[in-house]
Amino acid sequence: MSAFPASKYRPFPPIDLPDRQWPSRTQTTAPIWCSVDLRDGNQALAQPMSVVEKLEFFDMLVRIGFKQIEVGFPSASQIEFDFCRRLIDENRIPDDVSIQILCQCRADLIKRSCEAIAGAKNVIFHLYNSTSPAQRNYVFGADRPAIKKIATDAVALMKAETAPLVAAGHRIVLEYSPESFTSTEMDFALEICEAVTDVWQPTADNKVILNLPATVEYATPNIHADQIEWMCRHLTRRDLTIVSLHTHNDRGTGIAATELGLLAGADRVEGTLFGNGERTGNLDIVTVALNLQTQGVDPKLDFSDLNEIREIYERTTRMDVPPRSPYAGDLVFTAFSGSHQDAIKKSWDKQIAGEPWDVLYIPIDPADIGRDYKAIIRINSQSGKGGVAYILENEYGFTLPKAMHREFGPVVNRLADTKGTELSAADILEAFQAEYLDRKQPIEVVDFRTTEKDKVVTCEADLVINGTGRTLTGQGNGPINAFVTAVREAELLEFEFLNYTEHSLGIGARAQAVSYIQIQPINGKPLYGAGIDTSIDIASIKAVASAMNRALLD
Ligand SMILES: CC(=O)SCCNC(=O)CCNC(=O)[C@H](O)C(C)(C)COP(=O)(O)OP(=O)(O)OC[C@H]1O[C@@H](n2cnc3c(N)ncnc32)[C@H](O)[C@@H]1OP(=O)(O)O
Ligand SMILES: CC(C)C(=O)C(=O)O
Repeated sequence: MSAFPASKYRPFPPIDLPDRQWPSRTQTTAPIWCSVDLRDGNQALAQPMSVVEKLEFFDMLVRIGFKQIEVGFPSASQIEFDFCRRLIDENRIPDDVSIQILCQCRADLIKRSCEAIAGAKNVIFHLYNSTSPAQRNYVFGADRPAIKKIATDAVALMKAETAPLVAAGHRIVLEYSPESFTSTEMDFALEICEAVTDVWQPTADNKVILNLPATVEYATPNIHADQIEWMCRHLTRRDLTIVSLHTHNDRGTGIAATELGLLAGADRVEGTLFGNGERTGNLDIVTVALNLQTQGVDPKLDFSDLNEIREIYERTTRMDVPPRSPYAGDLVFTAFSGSHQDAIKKSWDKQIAGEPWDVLYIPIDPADIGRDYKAIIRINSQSGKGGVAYILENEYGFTLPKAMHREFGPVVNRLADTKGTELSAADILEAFQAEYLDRKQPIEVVDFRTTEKDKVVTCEADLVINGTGRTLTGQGNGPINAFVTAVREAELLEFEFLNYTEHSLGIGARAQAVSYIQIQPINGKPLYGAGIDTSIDIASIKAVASAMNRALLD
């Protein structure tokens, strides 16, 4: 029996919605996004952002494409007030962007908020009060009618106080949040939202935003979806209402809850970049938006330079993006394990420009979000030959023949086991050089010359064998064949010649050739050698010598 006292907790009651529709729906458009980084995210920071940091963050949110940005709680502190004023007074808010401010349903705070927003063209005035039974009981000591009155009085006051702004041509939108909505009885959540809407009197041109927060996430995402669908079906002025989601992540399913809430009928999503926010955080908008993109839906937010966004976020919030955070984490485009590396390399090689993305294990093209291909495969003791070949090819231009992957992969595995750490690309190159290119014992090629007569090639190879200089001669139908004859006749090693490939390394006058040669020593297993030279012939001769050296010494 578990020592964990499960009986201390209650299961979350299901919602009575047997004909729920959301499970069979598909998301085909982006929601309206609202960033709450500068308010909900900021209020969760040990060191809230300074005005200068908030300004930089705001500008970044605008660049990303947010059209609704909650800029703070201006009645809460001077710094919040000043920030709001600077945005307005310094004309920093683009015409197509609405700033949103949060305010409790309290008269003094509403009046102070009106001072903060004066002069702004487009404002979402966000009022909230908490509605769940526990909040009513513990925090407010008030019954349902009293809680409803707090909300309706506040909306009436806000309407009256902002009337002069509206008359002056400014647009004021009401957002109302029954805070702790998901812990509130559905009938009461509906009642208070209807009452607020009655006071506000939305129009087709100025809809009311009803934000239905999962202030604390207590239930599974399907229950959240049921709650949202229930509300969407019961609101009498659904056509004049923008239903908004605001999930937190206490159970680690805030993203799933939002995605299902959208299927359930919501129009709008509040969240933060990388999920910063109270406790386990707000909804991570980066993830939801890029999840949409990977389904072929334009998210209408631009995360094409996610590295820069992450840099500004980390610097201004003093928070970290964990290495496995979706899309942005350091390790999410990296594979260490062999079979993954193998599949990534094979599927990447088959990718055709302009065709749908189909690379295994990588659901989004890293280039689409400004991330680097080169970090995709990293090597440790879990890695396989495919990953090693990928590094040699992508970092250094060596396209090893397939059968050579099987030979060199284990060499790198042994090295990784011995070192016990991740291997860098340079470590792998060094191992490749030591295993193949730099082998000079017992045979070192010093020079190689050929002449040709009647299609017969005669070679002279100046070698150093076990420290002693020798010149071997041989004949064949080509330089390699002539050299193989020469070394066979010198009885250095008995072997069959199996395979030969070569390609150029680099471009232009300084290009070199690399040659890979596979031999089969009599009484031994097939093995490769490799050689590099500006002359393709000498590269091949070096490759034969490299293979022989491996056979003679291993
Ligand atoms: C889920 C969320 O994220 S909600 C947003 C939370 N964010 C913040 O609170 C950050 C900014 N807030 C603050 O700086 C402060 O709370 C202030 C300045 C707004 C108000 O400060 P204070 O009045 O000193 O304190 P506090 O917020 O604790 O007020 C609590 C009182 O307000 C009442 N209250 C709390 N929320 C609300 C609300 N939304 N509407 C009306 N009254 C409310 C409480 O019942 C309590 O009343 P009581 O004094 O009669 O018991
Ligand atoms: C004010 C509301 C929307 C809130 O932040 C929450 O419920 O988490």
